[in-house]
Amino acid sequence: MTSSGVGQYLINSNFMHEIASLRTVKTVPLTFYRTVFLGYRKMAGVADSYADPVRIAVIGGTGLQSLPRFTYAATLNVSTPWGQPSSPISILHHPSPTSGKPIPIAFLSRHGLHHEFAPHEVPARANIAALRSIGVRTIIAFSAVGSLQEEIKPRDFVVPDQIIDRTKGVRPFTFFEKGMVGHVGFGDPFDEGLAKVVRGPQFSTRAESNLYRSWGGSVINMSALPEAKLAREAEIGYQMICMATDYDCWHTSEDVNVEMVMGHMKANSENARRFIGAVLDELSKEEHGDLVLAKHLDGQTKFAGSITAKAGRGRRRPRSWAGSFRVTLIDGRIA
Ligand SMILES: CSC[C@H]1O[C@H](OP(=O)(O)O)[C@H](O)[C@@H]1O
Ligand SMILES: Nc1ncnc2[nH]cnc12
Repeated sequence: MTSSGVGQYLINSNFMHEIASLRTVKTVPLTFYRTVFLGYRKMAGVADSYADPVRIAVIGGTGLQSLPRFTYAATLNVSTPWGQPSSPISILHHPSPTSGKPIPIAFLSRHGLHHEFAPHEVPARANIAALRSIGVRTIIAFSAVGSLQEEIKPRDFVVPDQIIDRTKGVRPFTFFEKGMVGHVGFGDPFDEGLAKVVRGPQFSTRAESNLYRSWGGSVINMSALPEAKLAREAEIGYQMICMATDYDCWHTSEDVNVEMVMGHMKANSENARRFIGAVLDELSKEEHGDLVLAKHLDGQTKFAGSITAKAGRGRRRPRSWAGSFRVTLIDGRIA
């Protein structure tokens, strides 16, 4: 995928504890994308379990609660040690562009099936643990964002590669606790390789919006964290794809409001689905096998647990790091 533009990315929360800033973003005009066929039929009698590991997941954000016109192979209702994810996990079949074979893709709706979870309520640990437990090693996460730069216009897509966290301390943000101590690198919060292929509910004040701009921020949202950090801890490659829906409140145009965000999301939803199809096509290629399996992240958590001497290990500590990502299917069976 071709891309252009340099900037930063900001993430915002209600109490302004949260800002994420991307040092470099690639704003990608839609003309760069080829049209992909998304007219898959929905299978009748969707199963409640799935036998094969699923390596790739899409997390849908605001305005992207489902992926219509993909083939639905299964719907998994799971429970994790961190509770239930924000939505059931749909397993979709995406035909490989080379072999035509169906590639299973997990889809999860960040804010729930009906947008019932506010950004600070999203059960991010359960979401990431649930995806990891079914084999996911690559996540493409979608987000509706405010633009902090004139040149990023509503409906432009932005692929961020850096982030400033202003959610610190106000949301559960780690799997490593209770006697399972671990530390992962987060210098590059998003997955570079993937980039090549591609709390609070209140919006910011004008002063804040201008402050983030003065920091060089490109876009602002409420969702990238802790999601990206938890994915790294779970050794999952993670890339957020942002769609600009407004100019926040720093611009001379109308201040951001939900109607504006939803209007742009709706109008641009077909482009978002094409975008997802193109990314999945790319990731389905054999040459990206190692990338999709996040081989480059293997070993990130190698010292998790062992840093704590036996005497200090918590009673609730899982037997092994991998063991902590076990889930229970609420209805159906784990296959
Ligand atoms: C409805 S506007 C604010 C809302 O939109 C973004 O959601 P998401 O990142 O899940 O697409 C933003 O982060 C806020 O949660
Ligand atoms: N202006 C904005 N601030 C925070 N999150 C957003 N999501 C969409 N627009 C936003």
